[in-house]
Amino acid sequence: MKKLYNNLTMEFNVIFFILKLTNEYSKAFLPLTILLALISSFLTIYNLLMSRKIIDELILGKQFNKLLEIIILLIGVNLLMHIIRSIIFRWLQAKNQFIKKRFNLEINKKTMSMDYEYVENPKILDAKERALSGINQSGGINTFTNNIRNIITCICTIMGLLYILNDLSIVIILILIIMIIFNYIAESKRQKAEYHSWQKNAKNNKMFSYLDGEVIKDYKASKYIRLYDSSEMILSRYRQFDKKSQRLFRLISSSNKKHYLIINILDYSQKFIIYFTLALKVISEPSKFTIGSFTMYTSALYNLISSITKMFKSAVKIKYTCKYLKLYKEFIELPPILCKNNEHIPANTNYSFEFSNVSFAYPGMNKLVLKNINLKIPSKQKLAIVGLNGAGKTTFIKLVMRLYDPKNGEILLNDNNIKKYNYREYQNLFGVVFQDSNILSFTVKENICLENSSSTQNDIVIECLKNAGVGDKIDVLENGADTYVDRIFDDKGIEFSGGEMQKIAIARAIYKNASIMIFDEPTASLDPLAEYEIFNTLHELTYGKTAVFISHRLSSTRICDCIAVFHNGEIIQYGSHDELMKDREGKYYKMFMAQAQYYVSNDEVSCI
Ligand SMILES: Nc1ncnc2c1ncn2[C@@H]1O[C@H](COP(=O)(O)OP(=O)(O)OP(=O)(O)O)[C@@H](O)[C@H]1O
Repeated sequence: MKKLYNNLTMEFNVIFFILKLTNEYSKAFLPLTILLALISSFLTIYNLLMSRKIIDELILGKQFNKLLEIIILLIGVNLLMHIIRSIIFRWLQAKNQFIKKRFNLEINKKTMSMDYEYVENPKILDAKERALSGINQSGGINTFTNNIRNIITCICTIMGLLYILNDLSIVIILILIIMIIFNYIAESKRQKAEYHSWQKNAKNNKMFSYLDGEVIKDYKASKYIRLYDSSEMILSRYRQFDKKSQRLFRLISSSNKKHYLIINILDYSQKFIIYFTLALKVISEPSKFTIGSFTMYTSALYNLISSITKMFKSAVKIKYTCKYLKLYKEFIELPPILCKNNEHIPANTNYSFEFSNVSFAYPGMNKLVLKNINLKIPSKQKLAIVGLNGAGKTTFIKLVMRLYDPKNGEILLNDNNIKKYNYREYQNLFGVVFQDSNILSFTVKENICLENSSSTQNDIVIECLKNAGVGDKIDVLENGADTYVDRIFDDKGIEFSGGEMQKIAIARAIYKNASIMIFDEPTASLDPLAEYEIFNTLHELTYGKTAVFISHRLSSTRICDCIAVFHNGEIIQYGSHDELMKDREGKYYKMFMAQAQYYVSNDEVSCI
């Protein structure tokens, strides 16, 4: 009983949530849905009453003028109602598509705004896929709104029909209701089986959308596909998952067949009962039950059954659509993980950080990726972080930028815990360049400012591009900074090299003119000369700013005031380049020498 109550509460919450959003997206949608439902049920009742009138007039009254009057009225009202109904219906159908798009957009908005921790959580990404399927595929938002309309139509029609049938035996009504309940159970089972099959198919759909979207449609991957001759391997994945999907659809179809058979048997039994009982009535009480009444009652009972059945079916559909839409609601309502306060960051250009006993493990993992980190980054210091792969360097800067909060310990900005500051303001302090430049297929200018370009000043963008070392390349382009990256949206778009993309990403950080600069292997795809130039540029650009550099090229640490050597999530060495080089047994010395060997002779190395 409690489970039933919980389920009902959940379903009503979902229905209310979806209706509320629908109403936000279109104020006229729900009122017009109700109007359409009212027109449909009015027509059913009206036609029933008129059919009795016509038949009785034909058999008993036999007055041509009166008959003509009734027929003209019947056709006139039907014509008018049909015109209004089809106008509303077409409008609702078009609006349905628009509303579906808005629901999709809401998922995209949530994906871009939810805490970063969710973005790196495969379970949440899976939930997002299921939420998307929930509004677009099985069930779906359109099915939901259509069924809501069906239910309103059915309720209004049932009320009208019960009024017409009020002097008919209650026993017939009861028998019919029992049959309708069986019908409901059969339909319920069918829907349940379909829902479970759909759940099983979610993994296949995920693989299809991955193959379609990220492997095949992303034309950057096509280089690998050609050069490694991997199309057969990808197609075999397609076939493998296609087979699984087909097997599932066959299962759904065969289980549907059984259920539809039961539903049909019940339908025809109901029809038999109606005709048989009413025929008996006409024979036994001919004065009360005219032929017109017989026709009207038959149609009314038949309509009553179909309306109640349709109402149950729609209720069942809504019940299961709610399961899909619940996934949508859950995704949209994912609560924030990080505690976000609202204190303003005092206007300042001197920002110092302190990590105090900070430990961190990724959510769901036991292993600490950072262990008891104690580190001060004084204002305007340039700190280099070095270490082997997986040492925890990127994780460290994720904590600095508050993409995650520490598990233990605290991070202080000018002696205050960073958690107390307004989150947006806090993140605005940083200009960042990551290893993956993430240049979008927009114009160069849009990539630099990442805002609507109308408010962007062209000369500032050009200046930033020049400072990042890619100004010459942009200067010679016909459309300058308005040139598209890639040719997906514009034939005149430009395919930049990996290094050039990285320079554009650096220009993006320069444009932001943030107080604290973070560079996570910013020169990973640059040639040695470009790297040298960029480090000189970054040296100048970060003058008077607090900056953190992560780089595997240890020569770059020379532009930094201090170096922290990370190893297995701990800081094992800290000091300036010269200080660390003095410790010949230290990790830093060994890493530096290992790299230097490739560039200078052994004699020169020993002089460093
Ligand atoms: N989102 C994540 N979820 C779980 N574990 C993660 C996640 N990101 C990183 N890790 C793990 O945390 C550890 C530290 O990763 P991190 O990226 O901080 O290392 P790094 O020093 O920057 O390495 P690299 O030099 O290769 O970039 C690694 O063992 C990595 O597998």
